[in-house]
Amino acid sequence: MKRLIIALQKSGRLQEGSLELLKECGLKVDYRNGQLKVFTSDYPAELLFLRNSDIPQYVADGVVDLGIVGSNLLEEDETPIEIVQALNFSKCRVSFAVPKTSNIQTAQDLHEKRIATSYPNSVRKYLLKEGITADIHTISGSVEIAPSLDLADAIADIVSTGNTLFQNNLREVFPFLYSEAVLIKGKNFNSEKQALLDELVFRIQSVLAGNENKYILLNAPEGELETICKILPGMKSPTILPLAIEGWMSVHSVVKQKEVWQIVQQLKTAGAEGILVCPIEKMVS
Ligand SMILES: Nc1ncnc2c1ncn2[C@@H]1O[C@H](COP(=O)(O)OP(=O)(O)OP(=O)(O)O)[C@@H](O)[C@H]1O
Ligand SMILES: O=P(O)(O)OC[C@H]1O[C@H](OP(=O)(O)OP(=O)(O)O)[C@H](O)[C@@H]1O
Ligand SMILES: [Mg+2]
Repeated sequence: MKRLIIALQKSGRLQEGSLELLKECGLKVDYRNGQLKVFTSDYPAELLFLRNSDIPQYVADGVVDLGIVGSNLLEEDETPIEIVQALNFSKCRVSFAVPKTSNIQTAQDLHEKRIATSYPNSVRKYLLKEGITADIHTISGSVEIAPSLDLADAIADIVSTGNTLFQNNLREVFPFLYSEAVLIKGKNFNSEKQALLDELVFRIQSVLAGNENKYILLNAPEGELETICKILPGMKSPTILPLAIEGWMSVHSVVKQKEVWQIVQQLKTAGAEGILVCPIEKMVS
C-alpha cells in the first residue's frame, strides 16, 4: 500500500497545530517527542519531523510528498512550490518594528537605516518595491534584541500577540506580510498518490469548515418563526421541528463562528428561548 510522506516541523510553532489537524482528519498518530519518523494508522501516511526551514526544499525535490509550513517561509525561501490548502492556524504577520523612542513612522523613514531580520529576502523584496535602500542584517533568532544592542535601527520579524515587541520596548510600525500554515505539495504524484491527497484535502476542508461554523438550536414561539428563520439561513434552510408544548417549535441551523454572538442577540430579541450553541466536528456541504 502506498503511503503519503508528510513533513512536519520537528519542534516549534507549527508542530502542535499540524498534529492536531491531522488527528482531526482521522489519522491516528502515536508521536513521542524526539521521534523523527512515525507511521499513521487509519490513513496511509508516514510523518517525518524536520527542521522548518528545510521542509520547502524536501518538498520541491520530491523527497517528501507534502509538508506543512508557514506561508511566510515560502515567500522567504523562493522555492517554487504548490500550495494545496491554507490551514487557518499559526496566523501571524511580519512587521517592521522600532524602539518606542524612535521617530521612524513610515516605510520612507526606513531609507538608509539598519534593519535586523531573519527574513532578509522578504524584507529586500518589500523595500525594492517601495524604492527604499537599507542595510539588512540577517540574524537567525531573538531579533527583537538587536536595537537594544545598537545593531539595528529597526527590525522586521513575526508578530502575533505583540507581547515580544512589548517586552523589548519596541513599537510595531506596520506589517508587510501576512502568514498562516499551509499544506504544500511536491512532485512525482501518480494517480494513487493523487487519490490519497484528494482524500486528505477533502478531510481537511471538512474539518476547517466545521471549525468555522457552529450548530445552533433554539425554541421559538410559532408567531416569531418567520423572523427567526430570516436570522438563521442555515446550510440549505433551518430545520423546524414541533415541540411537545403547543405553539412552540425547535429550530436548528448552522451559523458562522464569528457571527455567533451577534446572531444570539438577534434571536433573543426576536423571542427565542433555550438557545444552545454546539461545536461542529466536520462539515461537508
Ligand atoms: N508567534 C507566532 N505566532 C504564530 N505563528 C508563528 C509565530 N512565530 C512563528 N510562527 C509561524 O511558525 C513558523 C515556524 O516558526 P518557528 O519559530 O517555530 O520556527 P523557526 O525558528 O522559524 O524555524 P526552524 O525550525 O528552522 O528553527 C513561522 O514561519 C511562522 O509562519
Ligand atoms: O507577537 P508574539 O505573540 O510575541 O510572537 C512573536 C514572536 O514569536 C516568534 O518567536 P518564537 O517564540 O517562535 O521564538 P524564536 O525566535 O526562537 O523562533 C517570533 O520570532 C517573535 O519573536
Ligand atoms: Mg520563531
